[in-house]
Amino acid sequence: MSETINENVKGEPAMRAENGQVMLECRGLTRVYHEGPQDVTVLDGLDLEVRAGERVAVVGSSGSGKTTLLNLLGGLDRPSGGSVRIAGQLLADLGEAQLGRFRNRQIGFVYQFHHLLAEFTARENAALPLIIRGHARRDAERRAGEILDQVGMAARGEHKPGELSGGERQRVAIARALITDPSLMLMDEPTGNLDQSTAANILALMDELASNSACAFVVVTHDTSLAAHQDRVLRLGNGRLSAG
Ligand SMILES: Nc1ncnc2c1ncn2[C@@H]1O[C@H](COP(=O)(O)OP(=O)(O)OP(=O)(O)O)[C@@H](O)[C@H]1O
Repeated sequence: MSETINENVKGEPAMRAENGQVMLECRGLTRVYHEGPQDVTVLDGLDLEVRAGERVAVVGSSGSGKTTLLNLLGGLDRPSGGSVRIAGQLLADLGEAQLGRFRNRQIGFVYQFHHLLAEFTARENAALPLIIRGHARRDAERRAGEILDQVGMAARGEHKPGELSGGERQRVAIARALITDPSLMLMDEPTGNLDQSTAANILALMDELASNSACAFVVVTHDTSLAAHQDRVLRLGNGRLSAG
């Protein structure tokens, strides 16, 4: 497919975000794994809509398909059927390289284990998505400084992940996810490896970020207090989502 067809892949999102607009839309999303002795249908015609500024928790038992769903929403895997649309862009219309660029610009990922690069400072880690995007290193690191300030980590910008606490690393991971001003934030157990009071700090930070942004949040968690804190709780079971 020609690069020129998808203007948003080159620069702007297809849709300008306004709170209340649908930012993420899945229709009939299906994923069947063909590996192993028999086919496994994990997602089976799942529908989901998340609006700009809205936070949705997805809960479900082990093996219900939460990771599968996040991978599809994040463009890390392709569905067997159905569609994912983010900020107006149908992911199926993007080739692999375009999808990579779209992911870098429009989607922020935060995982239970932060995946920060050990040899880089907090500031360099947070700046990375902008550097990948082609920004000058100096500008990217200046912006990283601002965003680290926003997550309460301004004073630790020159420290490497090994010199930070678990909660501090998670804040850096959140800063890194936020730096491109994504349309969709995908969080997989963002408080999973943190003690209660650090988790509460991260929760408060998420509140603040969500109220100041038009991003849609999808948070996969087993943590009932984190789930209850979101605008809606959806339960994944039998390949579909229902009100939790
Ligand atoms: N590549 C694969 N091939 C075959 N089956 C797979 C593959 N990946 C996942 N599955 C199966 O799909 C189902 C859903 O897996 P998934 O990892 O999405 O669940 P989950 O809800 O994230 O689980 P958990 O909470 O335990 O992490 C499981 O039954 C799993 O065994």
